[in-house]
Amino acid sequence: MRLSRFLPTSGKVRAGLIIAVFFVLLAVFGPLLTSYSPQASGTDLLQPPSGTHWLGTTQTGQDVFAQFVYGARISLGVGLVAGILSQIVSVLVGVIGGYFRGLSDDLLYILTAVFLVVPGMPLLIVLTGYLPSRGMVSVAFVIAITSWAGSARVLRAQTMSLRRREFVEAARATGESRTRIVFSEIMPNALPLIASGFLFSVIGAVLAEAGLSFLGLGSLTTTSWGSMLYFAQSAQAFLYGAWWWFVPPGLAIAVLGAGLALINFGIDEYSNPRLRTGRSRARAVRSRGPHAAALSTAGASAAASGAETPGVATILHDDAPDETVGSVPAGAAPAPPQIRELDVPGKPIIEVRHLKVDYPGADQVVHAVDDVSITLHRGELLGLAGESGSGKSTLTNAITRLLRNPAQVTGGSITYHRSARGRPSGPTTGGSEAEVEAIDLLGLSTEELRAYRWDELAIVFQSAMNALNAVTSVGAQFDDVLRVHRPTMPAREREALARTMLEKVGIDPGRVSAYPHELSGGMKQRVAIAIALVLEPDVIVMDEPTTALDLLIQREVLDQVMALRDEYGFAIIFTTHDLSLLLEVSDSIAVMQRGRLVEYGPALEVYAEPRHPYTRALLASLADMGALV
Ligand SMILES: Nc1ncnc2c1ncn2[C@@H]1O[C@H](COP(=O)(O)OP(=O)(O)OP(=O)(O)O)[C@@H](O)[C@H]1O
Repeated sequence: MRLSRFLPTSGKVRAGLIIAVFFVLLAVFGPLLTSYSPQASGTDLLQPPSGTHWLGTTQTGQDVFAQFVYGARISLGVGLVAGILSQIVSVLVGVIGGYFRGLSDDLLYILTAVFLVVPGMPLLIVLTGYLPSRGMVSVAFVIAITSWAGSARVLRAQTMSLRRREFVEAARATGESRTRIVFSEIMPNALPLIASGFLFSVIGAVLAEAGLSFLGLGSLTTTSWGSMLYFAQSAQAFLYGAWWWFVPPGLAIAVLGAGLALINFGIDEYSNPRLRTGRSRARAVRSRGPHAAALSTAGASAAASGAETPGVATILHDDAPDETVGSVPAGAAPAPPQIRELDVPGKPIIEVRHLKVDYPGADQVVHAVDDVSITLHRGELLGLAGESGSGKSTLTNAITRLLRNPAQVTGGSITYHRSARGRPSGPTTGGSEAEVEAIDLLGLSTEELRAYRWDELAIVFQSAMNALNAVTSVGAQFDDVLRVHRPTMPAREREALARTMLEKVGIDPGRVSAYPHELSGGMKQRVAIAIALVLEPDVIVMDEPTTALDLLIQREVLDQVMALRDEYGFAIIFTTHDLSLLLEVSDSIAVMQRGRLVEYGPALEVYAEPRHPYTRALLASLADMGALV
């Protein structure tokens, strides 16, 4: 296993780690580099840096370098101890309160709120004033007491969200004890927050110690960066031009703070693996087509700044047969794609030509969409079928321009044929619309995209449960769309439109004020469809819109969609694993396997005479299950 896999890919994180390690080494080994004691006075008063005194001397002849390296021990030590103590309190208060709730949470929350509203520095000054001794441990202790609340509040919120997740429910159902759930289910998921809170506590503690010492409230018999600044200030080092006295500790505090903040990027990288692909993205952007750069500004900037050595990429989705499907015998050459002529009445509205979309990873490139060409006509329902991972979502995300990093469009085009407004009355009349312009979808700017989405092309996501905002009413969610796309529409008209659309999808218009949790799964999906239809788009992309629903509700929702299509004449790209459902509702079918289009043509023909072994295997498996009659 290569060590490089564990190293952060981001330059910022590496810089942060270098800074932090440098200061830790300085604190541990720095005192070995000097023979001077930090407190010992000498005869060379206020001397600038020289071979004898590397960082010069103070007004009383003390060696500044010795003070600096011994001070690093104290400042970092206080930061570390205060950071650990503060995080322990945060975790106890945040996780216990957030998980166990009830009275303990109420009390802990009040305590947190009190500490949050009391200004930190004045509280620190007051508490330090009452300390019996100003030793560094007691200073660290006081800093910890005043700095835990912010992190505890964030942890409490995260714990409250985690405790309702399925994996925690599952652990509860299997009989795991509450303590075990907290330590083995909640804590690992909250770890990035705890680590990031710890780093910020350390930065805060180093700054607080410097602040206290600078005000003369720290331990003035111990040398720290803060006490160096205090003595430099009281001896008017600035006026004497003795920069060597105050610049090193001041700069060290600033650089250390920046370094720890940079490491926080690494924590983000760890907790969100999608951020780990910066290097390969840059590589891909450099070596691939023009759209790659256009679609990934993050990738582009990484490419501009990165000078990484391109590695050898393993190419997935090669011509090896898919043994998991069982449709092609191992070792056999893959069957050629089976593309049939389509006889659909409407004019083309979306033309995808030789589209290629890759996901560059650290060691390999996944060709998620590989040379795919399909045409969606006005009023047509195109069914997109294929096993999980075959590239359906990547293809529809490319069409809706919702691809996320690290996806890269590396070839091909997507053209949208915009029409004059004024909708045809049904799918068969789609050809009557005059085309206004052909738009290169991959070249749309962010502003143009905003207008294109929803006005021209709307999306119904897989899970309405997640697609609807849980904290706003149904009416407000219609409003979100209408405010952006119809800014001059008065509020009363917006509400009337929302009611009309709800009625069209079979929901009582009175539910316009309902919240998502007050609706059933089927109703939520209908609301999502109604919101997609509100601007009367030409195309609706439905990504497994009925998967989460039971069979009866699936059927009702689909019937509704078909009736609305007859009324509005929009075209649909419908993605699902359920081939039998697709065959029933689609005009045309596109079957994908491992990123490639393997069969494409009119639904009835594909059903009656599947030509590709993969399609035959899919249909045969359906027949085995009795899904096809
Ligand atoms: N963010 C990503 N990073 C790397 N690879 C990805 C990413 N998203 C998808 N892939 C890969 O791209 C390929 C196609 O995935 P995609 O989600 O498009 O398939 P799908 O047919 O829509 O699957 P499903 O039906 O399960 O949603 C898969 O091999 C998947 O592992």
